[in-house]
Amino acid sequence: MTERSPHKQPGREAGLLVVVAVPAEADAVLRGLPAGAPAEPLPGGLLHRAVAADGTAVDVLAGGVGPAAAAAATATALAGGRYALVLSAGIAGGFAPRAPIGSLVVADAIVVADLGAETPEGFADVTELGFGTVRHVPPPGLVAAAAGALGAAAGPVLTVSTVTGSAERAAALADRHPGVLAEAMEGFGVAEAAARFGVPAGELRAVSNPVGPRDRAAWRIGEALGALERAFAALPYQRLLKEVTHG
Ligand SMILES: O=C(O)c1cccc(C(=O)CC[C@H]2O[C@@H](n3cnc4c(=O)[nH]cnc43)[C@H](O)[C@@H]2O)c1
Repeated sequence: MTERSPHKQPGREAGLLVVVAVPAEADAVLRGLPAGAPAEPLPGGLLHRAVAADGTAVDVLAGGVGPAAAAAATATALAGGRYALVLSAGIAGGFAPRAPIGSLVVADAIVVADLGAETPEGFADVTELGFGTVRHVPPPGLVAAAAGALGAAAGPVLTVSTVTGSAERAAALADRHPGVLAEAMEGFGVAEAAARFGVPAGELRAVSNPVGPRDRAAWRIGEALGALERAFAALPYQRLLKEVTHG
């Protein structure tokens, strides 16, 4: 991090980086924040700079769909910016009955669900296979503060590379991940990149659809984006930063 960094503004503390997948999610997050500035292009996507009501600098990056795009985008932002915290955010599929459409979920574990191998005994994740990790655990104080302020459920959120499209797959994921609340496609990528920079990471999702048999017409993306906007208007930003900087 140097003064030559292409997207660092002198004198501006960028406390929080929010990584979403698509521009519609970035717009929803930014609608929840009172002040913004023009977006800057980064190699990882468009970086929007905003300020929360309590003065916290919040940068919002639309980094693309899927864990690889999310990891790459997050790394480009973290390489040049000063962030105390990274949040993966956006819409998600919710596991019934714990995460209904329109509800908010905060990850107490960010778990990649399909990184591993099929074996005669069933799926084995990469940790069981002896390399890598499949789980990042956000700071508990961060999870409690965010979930408490938003009235959100807290629990595991899965990252998948393929949207679940059957009751069988939904049941298999729920069996393998007790208490799972939601699945989305970016959280683990964001958390992997953040871990490499030593920056704490969390995940906040608004549920747009149930996890289960494919029914694209049943997705309530507008409702979820509305919930996302309200969440980013209500988050206690200074408290979140305090949780990750002072414990
Ligand atoms: O309908 C499809 O064929 C399809 C294939 C790939 C991606 C999509 C998306 O619209 C996902 C975009 C975005 O939304 C998140 N998301 C929302 N619901 C789910 C879900 O049930 N499972 C996984 N991801 C979901 C995800 O994080 C993506 O960024 C549609």
